[in-house]
Amino acid sequence: MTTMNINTVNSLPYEDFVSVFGNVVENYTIVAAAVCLQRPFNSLNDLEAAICDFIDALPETGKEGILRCHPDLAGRDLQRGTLTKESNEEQARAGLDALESTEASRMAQLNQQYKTKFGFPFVICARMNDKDRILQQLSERCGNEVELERERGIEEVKKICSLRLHGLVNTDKLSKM
Ligand SMILES: NC(=O)N[C@H]1NC(=O)NC1=O
Repeated sequence: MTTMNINTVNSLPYEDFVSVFGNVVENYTIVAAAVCLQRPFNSLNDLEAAICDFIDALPETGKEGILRCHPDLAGRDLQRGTLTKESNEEQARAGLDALESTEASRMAQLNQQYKTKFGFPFVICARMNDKDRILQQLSERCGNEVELERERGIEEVKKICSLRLHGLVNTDKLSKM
């Protein structure tokens, strides 16, 4: 999809806004549906801030719910080809679709350990990390307390969201579209 400028974002019918931005937070369309009536936004930063404010205002159960909408990294959905387009690109870019068998089993084992301990999946912005760093972070973060991991996971959700938003909206002031 080509990128659009903020004026186009502001003039989309709400159904189109929800369909364009419905996956900036993985599998969590509600966030786009919730912020669309806050338009017009002055800039992409304002749209991003509205999304972050919505997430921050959620109770702990809602934040954990957002984390549970994320697929495991190098998990079942990747193997079955059922990831969202965005997640598929992010995981492939970090090299998670081409793990050695020892890396794949270590990832699966640590993902399971993390989920058993916290009740939600390990979330990290794959585009800002490579597979080695992801494995290292996963192993390290398994040792944290649940409150910290809830926060860390949500910080990563916001990074993923920011990169996805920048893929959709052109921040060049001269852009006509
Ligand atoms: N589990 C997890 O972190 N998944 C996410 N990370 C990312 O960059 N894309 C995702 O789908």
